[in-house]
Amino acid sequence: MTNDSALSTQHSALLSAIVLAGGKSSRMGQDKALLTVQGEPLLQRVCHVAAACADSVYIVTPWPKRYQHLNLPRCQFIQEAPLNQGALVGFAQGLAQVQTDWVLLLACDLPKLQVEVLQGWAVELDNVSEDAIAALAHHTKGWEPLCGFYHRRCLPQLLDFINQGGRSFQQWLQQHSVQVLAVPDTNMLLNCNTPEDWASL
Ligand SMILES: Nc1nc2c(ncn2[C@@H]2O[C@H](COP(=O)(O)OP(=O)(O)OP(=O)(O)O)[C@@H](O)[C@H]2O)c(=O)[nH]1
Ligand SMILES: [Mg+2]
Repeated sequence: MTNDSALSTQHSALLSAIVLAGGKSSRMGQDKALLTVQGEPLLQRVCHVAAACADSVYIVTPWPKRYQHLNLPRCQFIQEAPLNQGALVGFAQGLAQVQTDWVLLLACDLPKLQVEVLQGWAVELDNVSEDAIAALAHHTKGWEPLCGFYHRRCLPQLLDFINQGGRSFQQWLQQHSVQVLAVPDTNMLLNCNTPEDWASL
């Protein structure tokens, strides 16, 4: 699934990626980032997809040492503090480091990502209207916040929302304009949250 030739695509220089590897993994009962899928730890798998789509990849995690042994070319860790503030706060800490206009945000528990779909979405970013802060897939329950794109201009609003106690992506996104991305294969968004999800792979 690694595709280094994609590095030469015209959009790679304009895109960063953030991979979130924190949280409690309470439903799984063990750190999801290190679960192996087809012999490869999930975090490594997701980071290879991220690196095939973006020029720089930031892994936001409270425990970088835990992942030091993984093969993570062109990825850099952002040590998160304080612990366990949730995905929205982890994202904000990563976004503060991003230098590109757009960033691809990925959870580490997405075993079925498709590089071609993400690259196709990245091409569409040129056409997103200037008032939109993000481009995301949508489903019946709301946005799919952890597999999509955010514009760097959302950082001040995001920090305001967090400083007022907000921790929910859905609530934050409701307050802003977001471009809808079409999902050709919803399987791609499969979240590996439970031992049953993992076994089904
Ligand atoms: N860096 C960082 N990532 C987080 C944090 N909380 C959740 N995540 C990441 O966000 C993504 C989605 O997490 P969830 O599956 O909703 O939750 P979880 O806490 O990992 O697991 P559960 O305890 O089972 O809900 C995963 O990639 C997690 O690693 C956090 O506080 N910091
Ligand atoms: Mg999940």
